[in-house]
Amino acid sequence: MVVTTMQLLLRSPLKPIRLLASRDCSSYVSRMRYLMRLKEDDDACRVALQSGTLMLFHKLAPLLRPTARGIYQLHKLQASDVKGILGKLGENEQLLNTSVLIGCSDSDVPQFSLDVGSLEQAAVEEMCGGVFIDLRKAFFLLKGPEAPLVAKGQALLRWHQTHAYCSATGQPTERNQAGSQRVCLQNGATYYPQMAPVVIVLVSDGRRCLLARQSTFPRGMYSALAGFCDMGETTEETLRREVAEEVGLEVESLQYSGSQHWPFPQSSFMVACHATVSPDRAEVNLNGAELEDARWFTLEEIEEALKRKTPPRSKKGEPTEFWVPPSYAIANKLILEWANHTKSHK
Ligand SMILES: NC(=O)c1ccc[n+]([C@@H]2O[C@H](COP(=O)([O-])OP(=O)(O)OC[C@H]3O[C@@H](n4cnc5c(N)ncnc54)[C@H](O)[C@@H]3O)[C@@H](O)[C@H]2O)c1
Ligand SMILES: [Mg+2]
Repeated sequence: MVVTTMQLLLRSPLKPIRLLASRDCSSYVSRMRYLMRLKEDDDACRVALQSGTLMLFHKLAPLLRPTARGIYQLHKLQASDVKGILGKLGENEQLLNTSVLIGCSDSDVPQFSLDVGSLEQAAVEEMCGGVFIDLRKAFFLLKGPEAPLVAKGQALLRWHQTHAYCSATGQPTERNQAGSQRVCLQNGATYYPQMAPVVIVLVSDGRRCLLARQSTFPRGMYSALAGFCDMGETTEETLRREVAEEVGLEVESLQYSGSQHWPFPQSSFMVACHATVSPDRAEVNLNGAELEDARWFTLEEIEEALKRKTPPRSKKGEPTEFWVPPSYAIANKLILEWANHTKSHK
């Protein structure tokens, strides 16, 4: 059947998305109100910084701590520890005030991140017993809520490092203590951290799913199709256009799955969906300018790839086994959902 009009169906539009309720709802509300106050009140935020925990970054690489062979955790420090390090390395204590507020733990401890890129990396690592690791690699090492925390911490630090000047006047901007905004010293314009909306979609023909790779991806890694929203587009329009542009297919239905903040290239807001194409109109017509390859994968191939928790190693010259993004990436969630759904309908 030729689809002449937009026939994108959002299935089960009224199906509720369950949120993980905190054990005590009122503590969640009070935490959120507390964070709100810290964003508005510089003095309160400076006080919170003294009793909070700090994640350190060095030139945007997070500090992790090896806990056992191959297992890493985010290294969290106290303000007093950081002051000690700054003092020993001859850095002004004021560097601490360039920390940005990231959140608040379940036990009501405010969390900050700080980039110590002006200090010698090896010296900080030695003093902390940790190691600064590239963020993409860190995503393979961190488990649970630590990956989104470190992503948020890095993204906010990056935003400050690249928004020191007003784009209208060219004059310096000044941040508030929490780091939730910057204001132009000349015209008073307020800037807030931004994310670029991206739609990510796992296309299926009912039996197989479509994954693609860009030439810049690590060898052997395939992911779901993704693309930035154009100005004025809806999620459905971006999804339909990106699939058409990148692989020459027309999707027939879509279903929302979830969303995530992704710190690359400069903070994206990923909206993740499943979509279907008709099995008799599933021939890929690759846009070689954007993608190196796009292929249909069977359930068996996907199940094998999902078992690999770290990128497979291959000898030089040998083809690398097919693998998928780490569990924190929403592409992984889409692939896992598709595999579970397809298996249960076999
Ligand atoms: N979290 C995940 O699971 C996951 C998986 C796949 C891709 N992604 C992310 O999705 C993002 C978009 O995917 P893509 O690269 O295929 O997009 P894309 O297909 O839209 O192609 C990228 C190109 O779009 C243009 N572009 C338009 N608006 C842009 C903007 N705001 N920022 C940067 N470039 C812009 C640029 O020319 C760029 O080269 C990437 O940043 C990637 O890291 C995340
Ligand atoms: Mg793309």
